[in-house]
Amino acid sequence: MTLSISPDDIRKQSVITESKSPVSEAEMQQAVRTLLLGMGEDPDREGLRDTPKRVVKALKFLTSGYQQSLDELLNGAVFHEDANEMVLVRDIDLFSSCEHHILPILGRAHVAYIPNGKVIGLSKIARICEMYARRLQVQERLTQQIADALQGLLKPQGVAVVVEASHMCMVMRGVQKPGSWTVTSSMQGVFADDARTRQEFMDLIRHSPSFH
Ligand SMILES: Nc1nc2c(ncn2[C@@H]2O[C@H](COP(=O)(O)OP(=O)(O)OP(=O)(O)O)[C@@H](O)[C@H]2O)c(=O)[nH]1
Ligand SMILES: [Zn+2]
Repeated sequence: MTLSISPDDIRKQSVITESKSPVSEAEMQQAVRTLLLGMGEDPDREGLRDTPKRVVKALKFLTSGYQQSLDELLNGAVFHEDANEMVLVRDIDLFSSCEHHILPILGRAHVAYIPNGKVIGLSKIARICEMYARRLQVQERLTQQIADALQGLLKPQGVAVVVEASHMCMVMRGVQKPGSWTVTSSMQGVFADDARTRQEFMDLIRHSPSFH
């Protein structure tokens, strides 16, 4: 499916998801203290005394993507260029948090596009992945948001995103399947319409680079 999203739409979307928390840091720490009590722990023992503060700091970092916007992270790094061959950034490490259990989703993203007059700074592709990963997510939405962002920013001939990830909520608890991992993809433009282009992308994300 080809989505047509303007940079303005993307900016609006980012502003909507940028939330100013109505809860104070102290209230968040108090909630962690309550969780510790609920676990049967003594939040006043030496080892746990600073834990509420640390947990809140860690959670704020892991969800810091809510405070970011595409505009800010791009820093203007979209350039006019006549390139029209596939650009692929592979093996982008992802650390996200599942919205059902707030447990880690650990994986990798592979992101490709075929330019149509504009290219984006390569590091910005990884930064876009990070911004969406540092929010509470389901893997499908994370994958789609990365693809939609590139589509909206560059209006390329096509975008392909594959995310491969393991969900700690399926590994450490619940169904407890440590070897399982989930693959999600979003194919837009030529990657959706042309099987050969899609195949080239799939081959490129599978081959072993010669410098490894
Ligand atoms: N589609 C999708 N599901 C997810 C993702 N992360 C976690 N889940 C699933 O969300 C579902 C939540 O199901 P519930 O039955 O409400 O929760 P639960 O009792 O903790 O489920 P179990 O994990 O089966 O023990 C589970 O099947 C999880 O595996 C994700 O990124 N995408
Ligand atoms: Zn989960």
